[in-house]
Amino acid sequence: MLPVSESLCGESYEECKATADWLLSNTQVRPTVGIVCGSGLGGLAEMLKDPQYFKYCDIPNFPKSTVHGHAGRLVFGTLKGKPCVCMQGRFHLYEGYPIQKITLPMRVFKLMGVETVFLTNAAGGLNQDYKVGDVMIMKDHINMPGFAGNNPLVGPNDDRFGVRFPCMSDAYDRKLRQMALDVASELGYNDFFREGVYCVLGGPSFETIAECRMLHKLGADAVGMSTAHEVIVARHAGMRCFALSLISNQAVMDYDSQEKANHEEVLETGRLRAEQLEKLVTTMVDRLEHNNNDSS
Ligand SMILES: O=P(O)(O)O[C@@H]1C[C@H](O)[C@@H](CO)O1
Ligand SMILES: Nc1nc2[nH]cnc2c(=O)[nH]1
Repeated sequence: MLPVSESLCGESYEECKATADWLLSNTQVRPTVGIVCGSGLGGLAEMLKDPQYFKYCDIPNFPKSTVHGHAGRLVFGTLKGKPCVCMQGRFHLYEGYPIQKITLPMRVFKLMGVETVFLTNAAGGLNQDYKVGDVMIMKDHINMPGFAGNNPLVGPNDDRFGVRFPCMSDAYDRKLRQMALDVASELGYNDFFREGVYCVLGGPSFETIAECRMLHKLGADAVGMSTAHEVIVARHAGMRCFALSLISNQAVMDYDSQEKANHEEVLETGRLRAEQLEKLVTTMVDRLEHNNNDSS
C-alpha cells in the first residue's frame, strides 16, 4: 500500500478514494459512464437528466478550472437511462498543475464505478484533408510531454489502480470506434467524420509553423493540449476510452498564410458542432452494454 505521504500531488489512492466517497455520499447516482467535455463542448453536460452539480472548488482534492469555455463543475445524472458523471471543463498542464493532479478525476471516476470514459477536445487540424468543423475519432495519440518524462504515471505505482507498465497500443477502444463510425453514418455525419492520430503538447502557446510541419511529418492528424494524459490514467485503471477531437481551426502550415490560431475561434467552432456531437455521444451511450470487457 502506498502511504498518503508518498503521493506526488494529491492523487494517492487514499486521497482519490476520499474524493470519490465524498461525491458518492452527496449523490444517489452511481455512474458507470464518465464524460469529459473539451473547450466549447460543455453543452454535452446539459444532456444529463435530473442533473446534480458540484463546483470543482467545492470538491475535496479537486483543482480549480481556470480556462474560459470550461465551466468547472462535475455533473451527475442519467443519459438515456445510464448513470453518468460529466466533467464540464477539464484541467490542462498549462494551467500550472502537475500532470498527476490534472488527471486525478480519472482515478476518482474509477473509484466511483465508471467503466467507460468518453472524452472530447478541440484541436488544430494538421491533416491537409481536414476542414474546420470536422470531427476526428481518436484512434491513437502521441504524448509529446511524455517523451520528456512528463507522464501522469510517473511516481510510485499503486497496484490498486493498475500495473507499473501499462500497455497503450489499445488505448482507444476498437469496438467503440466502430460504433462511432456506424452511428455517424446512421446520423448522416459521414461528410465530416474522420479517424486519426492526436498529438498532445503542453501549451498554452499555439504551435509555430515549423512545429506544425514537424508534427504532421511525425504522423499526427490533429494537435491539442489535453485528453492523452487522461486516457493514460484511465487505461492504467482499466477503464475503456473513446475520444473525439473537434477540428476547431486549421493548424498554420504555410509561411504565406494570414491565419492565426485563437481561442475564440476554438469556442465558436464548438458552438457550431455542439448539437451533432451531443447526438453522437448520446446515441453511443444508449448502445453501451453494461460491462467492462476489454474489447480492443
Ligand atoms: O480542453 P481542450 O483540449 O478541448 O482545450 C483546447 C486546448 C486549449 O485548452 C484550448 C485552446 O483553444 O482548447
Ligand atoms: N495545441 C493546440 N491546441 C488546440 N486546441 C484547439 N486548437 C488547437 C491548436 O491549433 N493547437
